Amino acid sequence: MLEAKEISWFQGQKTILHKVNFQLSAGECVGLIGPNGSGKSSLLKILAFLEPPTSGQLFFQGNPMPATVPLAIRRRIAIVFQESLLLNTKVFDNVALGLKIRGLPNKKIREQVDFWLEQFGVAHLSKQSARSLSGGEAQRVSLARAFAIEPDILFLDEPFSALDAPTKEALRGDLAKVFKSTKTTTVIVSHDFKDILHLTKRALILLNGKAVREGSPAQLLKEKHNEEVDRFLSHFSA
Ligand SMILES: Nc1ncnc2c1ncn2[C@@H]1O[C@H](COP(=O)(O)OP(=O)(O)OP(=O)(O)O)[C@@H](O)[C@H]1O
Repeated sequence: MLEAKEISWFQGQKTILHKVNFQLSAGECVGLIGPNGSGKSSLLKILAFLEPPTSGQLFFQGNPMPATVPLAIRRRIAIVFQESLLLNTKVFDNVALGLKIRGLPNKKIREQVDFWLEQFGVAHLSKQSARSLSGGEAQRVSLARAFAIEPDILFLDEPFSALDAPTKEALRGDLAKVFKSTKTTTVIVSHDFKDILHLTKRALILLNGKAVREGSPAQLLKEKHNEEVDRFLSHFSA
């Protein structure tokens, strides 16, 4: 579905990503983990076509991508950030917007929006102003909005990190159920290894802009790596 070959990204004098390789197959959920500043969000932005890499090549469904990825391809991707970035309209309209832009008929839009709000347990908030939502509710609406467009790839950048522990656990559980039923191809960035253990079968560890290890989350926790990786992983347990 998506492949990155030898991706590097420089900003000024700084090397933010260095020759990172990455593959994502259809139906997979892959985690990007690593300490603060290791390059997780930068890699996600490049994989999601928000930033062109300085060097290296991205392939989407086997096709090499130009520096400016065509809108038709970018529209097949959905992104959810740490902050929910909802518009100051009703919850329903927030979720409907992406479908309107894509030209879906009104009946289909209503069905999709209702379905996805229901999946994330926020159907009762449909007519409420998005601005009045709690952090947890807003993030549920953001996820409903992302899934509603049935993206080819979903990118989640620290989707739970603004939430308190119980809110986060409930949402992570609901998201795991949705993944199970939809098999949505996903890349998730989190600094919390528990998220990665719960939601993914494969993860990539980034350190100083380099992809240093890859494997099943449980295996990554068990194995010995180099000193820096071991220090990072020592904060978590299976
Ligand atoms: N547009 C930019 N210009 C200059 N430096 C940048 C830019 N974007 C990111 N960086 C730098 O690149 C490094 C990696 O940042 P990035 O946000 O990708 O890391 P991260 O692993 O997601 O960190 P965190 O867990 O703290 O969010 C940091 O040192 C950051 O300051």
